Amino acid sequence: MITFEEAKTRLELVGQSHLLRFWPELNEEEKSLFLAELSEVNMEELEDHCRGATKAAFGQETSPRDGLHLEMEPVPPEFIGSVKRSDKNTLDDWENEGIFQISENKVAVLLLAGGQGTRLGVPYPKGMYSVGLPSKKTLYHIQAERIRKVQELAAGKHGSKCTVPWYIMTSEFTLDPTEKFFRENHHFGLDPSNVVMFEQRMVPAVGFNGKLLLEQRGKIAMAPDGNGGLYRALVDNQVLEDMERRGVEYLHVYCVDNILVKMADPTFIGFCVRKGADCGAKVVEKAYPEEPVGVVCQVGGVYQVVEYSEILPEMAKLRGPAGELVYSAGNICNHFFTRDFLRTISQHFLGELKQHVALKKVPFVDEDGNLVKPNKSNGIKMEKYVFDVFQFSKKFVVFEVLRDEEFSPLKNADGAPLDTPTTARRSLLAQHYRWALAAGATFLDQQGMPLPPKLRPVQDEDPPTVCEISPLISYFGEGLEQLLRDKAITPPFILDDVAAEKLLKN
Ligand SMILES: CC(=O)N[C@H]1[C@@H](OP(=O)(O)OP(=O)(O)OC[C@H]2O[C@@H](n3ccc(=O)[nH]c3=O)[C@H](O)[C@@H]2O)O[C@H](CO)[C@@H](O)[C@@H]1O
Repeated sequence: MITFEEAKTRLELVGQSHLLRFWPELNEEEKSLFLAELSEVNMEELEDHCRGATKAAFGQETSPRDGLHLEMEPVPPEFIGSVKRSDKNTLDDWENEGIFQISENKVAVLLLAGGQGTRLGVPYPKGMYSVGLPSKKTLYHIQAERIRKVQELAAGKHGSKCTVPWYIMTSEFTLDPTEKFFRENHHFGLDPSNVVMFEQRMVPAVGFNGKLLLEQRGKIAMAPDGNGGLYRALVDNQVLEDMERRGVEYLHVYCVDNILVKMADPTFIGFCVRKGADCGAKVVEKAYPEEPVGVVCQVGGVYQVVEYSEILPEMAKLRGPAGELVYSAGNICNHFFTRDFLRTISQHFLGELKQHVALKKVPFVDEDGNLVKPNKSNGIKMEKYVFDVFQFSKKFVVFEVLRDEEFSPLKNADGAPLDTPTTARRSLLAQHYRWALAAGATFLDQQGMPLPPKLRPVQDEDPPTVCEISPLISYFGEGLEQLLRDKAITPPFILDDVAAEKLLKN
């Protein structure tokens, strides 16, 4: 660890000595923690970081995206593999391929869970959130059970026990609580050795004058380096080596907040493997121009995602002859990578990932040592995005799935119009209601009379009845006929192991 004198000299050299202005007031523990933090800072990189941040932020005001829209082109429809437009045989073939790869232990999932979840506004990691399902399951719980089920499906089909390792990228904010939560919940029935958590790096937030901000009198304001920090974190934590040791070839990367996420989705994996892809993205048709999803498109002939915060509104609104959105391939943050592709990125392209700039309200300690929570932007955060590696792919594919079945993100607190705990809960319960009806169940009202089926409940109303199906019973609607055909169900209904046993006996 460096000494105070060393820290002072180094910070003076890069014009950041103001960070030490409260030094005399810190107690011994605070001093030692602060010196430990400063010891980790690479001063040369810091200087570049601050210069880069102010330049990028200044550039942003003068609209650097002017050129972008001229080079944007939509993904040609024929390039997109589609659940909607493919026949059953083709879909079965992709699914079988994916299940086979899972049974061979070649597939892992990787969760991006280092974000701060600012919009949802809870003080703990988003995966620990419960959207109010009858079972009270959290997002992590649901995801873990889907892994268990997909392992079971693959093992059942190919007769050999198999594992889908779960890699979880956390950050300084989320690692400890996530680890604790998993331990307390016995890893939701998964073998702890197959749940691998690792941490992404943090980067300092920069004030508009190029100076770092203090979040406490002895602590720099830092933020995770964006979900594109994944690639650096894979190297820092030797995650690719772990995958190699386990024989993992294919990775399904996803973001934490989509309650409908198909973990290690066999159809998506199978599609990508069959196409010989090294990199792929799942999309849904974008719902409306302002929807906060990135769009997969080409820029200068190269596939990439233009993020919702960076697309020009007039491009987002552009419509084709039939009134459809031209840029409609909405990114749902579900990606496919081969391990080889990730190795190439980590060896050759780490330094080439674009830095995205965001102006944010960063709480800071003012000249008098008081914590200020600003009500307008005062800091620049630099982030990398996970999808910015698409441009380095040799064989990139896009796979379109149905929104009702696969995308309902939890972004905002209740009270917001969309992407809230309520909309997420409704999406899941509506899906399970559809599955139960398709399997032949009839639901009864409180008087015991059959309820007429209502197949398309919408997100702004509750499904006609409460039916929740445990992922341990069905991964994606399969296997329900034997339990539910011609059964009259009295809601609320939770189809778990116990209920399944009873149904089988009746
Ligand atoms: C950059 C990116 O992928 N943007 C996508 C993200 O946007 P959006 O802005 O919603 O992204 P979030 O901030 O929710 O982050 C996405 C995921 O990345 C994780 N995370 C974030 C920051 C970080 O430093 N570390 C980290 O692991 C979060 O925990 C989350 O699981 O999801 C949308 C769909 O829901 C997509 O349409 C957007 O194109």
